[in-house]
Amino acid sequence: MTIQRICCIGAGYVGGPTMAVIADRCPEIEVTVVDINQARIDAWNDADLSRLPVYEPGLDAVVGRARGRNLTFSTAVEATVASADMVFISVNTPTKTKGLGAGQASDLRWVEACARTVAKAATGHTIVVEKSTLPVRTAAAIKTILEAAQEDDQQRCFSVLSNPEFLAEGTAIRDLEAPDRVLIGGEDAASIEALAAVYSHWVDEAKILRTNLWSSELSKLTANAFLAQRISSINSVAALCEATGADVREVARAIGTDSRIGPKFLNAGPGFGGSCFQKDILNLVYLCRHFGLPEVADYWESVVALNTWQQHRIAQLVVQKLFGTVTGKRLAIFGFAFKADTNDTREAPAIRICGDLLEEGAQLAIHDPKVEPAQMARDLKQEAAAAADVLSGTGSWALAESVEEAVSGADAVLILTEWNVYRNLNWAELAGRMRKPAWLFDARAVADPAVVRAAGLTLWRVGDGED
Ligand SMILES: NC(=O)c1ccc[n+]([C@@H]2O[C@H](COP(=O)([O-])OP(=O)(O)OC[C@H]3O[C@@H](n4cnc5c(N)ncnc54)[C@H](O)[C@@H]3O)[C@@H](O)[C@H]2O)c1
Ligand SMILES: O=c1ccn([C@@H]2O[C@H](COP(=O)(O)OP(=O)(O)O[C@H]3O[C@H](CO)[C@@H](O)[C@H](O)[C@H]3O)[C@@H](O)[C@H]2O)c(=O)[nH]1
Repeated sequence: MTIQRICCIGAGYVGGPTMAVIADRCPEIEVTVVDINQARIDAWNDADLSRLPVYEPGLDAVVGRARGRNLTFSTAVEATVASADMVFISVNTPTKTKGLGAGQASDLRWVEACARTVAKAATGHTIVVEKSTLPVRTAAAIKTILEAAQEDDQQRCFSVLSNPEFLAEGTAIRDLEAPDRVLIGGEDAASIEALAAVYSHWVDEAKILRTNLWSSELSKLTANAFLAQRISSINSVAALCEATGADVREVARAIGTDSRIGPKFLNAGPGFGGSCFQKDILNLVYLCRHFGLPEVADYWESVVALNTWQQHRIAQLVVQKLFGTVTGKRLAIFGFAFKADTNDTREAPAIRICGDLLEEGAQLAIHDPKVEPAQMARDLKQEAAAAADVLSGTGSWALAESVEEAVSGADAVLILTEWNVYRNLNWAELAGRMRKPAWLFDARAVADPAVVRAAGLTLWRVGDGED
């Protein structure tokens, strides 16, 4: 079974980059990414590659090579499904906001809609691939929908695979081009091999893991739970370091050199953000309770609780250090994205921390190299004010076009995203623009402490505390 036409439903952060890399590496396969969001498809088709809807280093080059050759972006969902021999489902699976399991379970309405679209439009033999992150046993529901369609029309048949995506935003292209592993779960060996053959164009055979459906689905939730657990663990240690005079980076170095622990994912910070970690752990928590394992659910839920606490803790300590009040004080926020090298703000720590500071009456000048002010306004649930109004004390928050503009008249700077541009700033020059006494709250530990101190700023670093 050789795959000639791939359709991917969902042109988001996963569908777009993943399909661009498949098309780039497999020039003989026609890859079409479809979405119901016309504006998003238009942006993927923009002649100006700097205006793609997803910002990822290297993505523009990959799209530039494949688009118009064997990579197409379209809103013709049913027609593309009809001609495809493999359909990836890569739609959003956010946490449910109401109804059964609200606040924890994944909302599967978009996945079910895709299954029904495939059931209606597919022709011949179609391999359906779960690319979205899904609760374990979702494939059973997809299969039930597809089997009902098969009964209506015996000319068609389906098989379902699970192929979770492990890319991280900001490094998506690197992760896709050189993955640690590709995981394929399924019941039909021929379908598994058909998908493995696609990846084997550029991924070593030893890195293509085959397994059963349920293990594959559950591995994705578990991988994210383990990664997030490390961050909550190191952030809990960071708080203890601040209380005791230890330095979390020294502790991380000491424990990370134990090969059983390893050095990665031990950076203390303002808590994890992003669209995946919290959503996927809460989904795991929901599943554990559903399967009668409340102790297991409580264990994983504490990872999220610690993360929420860390975010509130950082806002609170800014208030405490600034003499217990930030009302009417100007604060410069450096970084709004949930991590560097992405324009994504979903669950960004900045949202909760800025929200708390605004609640306390602070005035924020927010700088980020990639996040649009309209996105910040949606996240903060407040329209932006003019920079001049924030300076004069009549506006709550404004976008700052530069770090210099952000710090002007500010009492403190709070670094929330580890953008490279914040690493080697001229702190002496910036301090000169601030109101004295002035603070730097470095929640990412990116600034050089010696330079910051020499500039006359009082420094607080996550996991190290105040000088
Ligand atoms: N963002 C990540 O880094 C990442 C990494 C690994 C896995 N995942 C998982 O991948 C999935 C997709 O995540 P994302 O970040 O790409 O989401 P996203 O919101 O960026 O994109 C999803 C897209 O699907 C489209 N869509 C929804 N229903 C549709 C339908 N019925 N027909 C056609 N299009 C439809 C939406 O319009 C949207 O453009 C989620 O399950 C997520 O958990 C995400
Ligand atoms: O040592 C660390 C590492 C990360 N983070 C934070 O953790 C969050 C998530 O970062 P990262 O995992 O790099 O980005 P994501 O794009 O959320 O990727 C995660 O979520 C994806 C979606 O499921 C998975 O595919 C990836 O494997 C998994 O790393 C960000 O806020 C980071 O700042 C830390 O605070 N300290």
